[in-house]
Amino acid sequence: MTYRILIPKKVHESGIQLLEAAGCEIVRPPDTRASTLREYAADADAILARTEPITDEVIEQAARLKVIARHGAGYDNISLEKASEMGITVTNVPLGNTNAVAELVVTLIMAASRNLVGVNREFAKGNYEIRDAAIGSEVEGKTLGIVGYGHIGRLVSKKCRKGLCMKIRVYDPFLDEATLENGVEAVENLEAFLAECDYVSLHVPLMEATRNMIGTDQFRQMKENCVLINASRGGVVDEKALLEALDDGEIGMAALDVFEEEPPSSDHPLIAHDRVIATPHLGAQTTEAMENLSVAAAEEILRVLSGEAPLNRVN
Ligand SMILES: NC(=O)C1=CN([C@@H]2O[C@H](COP(=O)(O)OP(=O)(O)OC[C@H]3O[C@@H](n4cnc5c(N)ncnc54)[C@H](O)[C@@H]3O)[C@@H](O)[C@H]2O)C=CC1
Ligand SMILES: CC(=O)C(=O)O
Repeated sequence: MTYRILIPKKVHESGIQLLEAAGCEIVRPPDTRASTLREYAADADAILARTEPITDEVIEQAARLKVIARHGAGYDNISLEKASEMGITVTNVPLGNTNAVAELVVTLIMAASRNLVGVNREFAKGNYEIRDAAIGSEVEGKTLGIVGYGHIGRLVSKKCRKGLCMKIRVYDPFLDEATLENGVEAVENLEAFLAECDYVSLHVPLMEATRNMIGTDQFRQMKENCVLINASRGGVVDEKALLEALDDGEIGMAALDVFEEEPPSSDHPLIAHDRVIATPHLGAQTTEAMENLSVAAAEEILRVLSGEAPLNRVN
């Protein structure tokens, strides 16, 4: 039997080759609208999903569907409830892009500390004298607060503590104390945690408890020059409150890799804001991570289709 694998978005060729070598047929829809995915999912055995929403509507008529393999760590774009109800296995790849995201976060921290993007914009317009106004700050000895001390949070902590000599504070109500590295302190109270940090980096999954967890009250608790970094999910931050906090001088800068709606509208006020560094969900966009994710997701599909247990089932 030839299995049909629906792959709505571009993935690294190595995962495709693995599936084709196993005799699977790759099916590529023309777009990722729910109605299109629904039509194509109807006779698919597996979906290899990136960040496109795999909603109830997409899978409810998919009678042959056995597995949805997420090409990445987060799976908030997949209706786990509907998948479970229909006996469909959902998998993720917990470690495939951990380093890629952690390196992006380090890049954003460093870029924010020197306002590199804003200075570059000015210099490109011919404003060499911007250097007189471009007095940055050094990160050594500054406090980085990590919200969510999981795979990515822990690696960001390690790189920033050992490489950049930053002080690290952690806020994670589900923290396993045994995973805390030497020199890293956990703070139980979010308000006290935010008040202490020069940089706050978010690494929590998007779910009901974390939706808009950083909003007006939290911005008021931050230092006025605090830099917020969000490479988790856009919905974790109340974007309207963030815009107000930047405009009212309640925080210093924001570095955002993710947005509540993706892609965001071209006139999204945070993207062109002069105290925001914005990237288009670039966390996993390295050659290494793309290959890891494509292969690992393809392997999970082949495991499930051949009756084996997957390595990382999330439902
Ligand atoms: N920008 C990008 O391209 C990427 C973004 N991500 C996002 O990053 C998220 C985190 O990834 P991982 O570190 O691999 O996940 P993980 O599951 O290893 O860690 C998540 C951590 O968040 C903690 N947590 C849960 N609820 C919390 C709360 N209310 N307050 C504070 N902490 C809480 C958990 O205890 C856990 O330690 C993913 O769920 C995904 O949404 C992941 C990969 C790439
Ligand atoms: C790429 C991404 O956002 C994830 O792995 O969750």
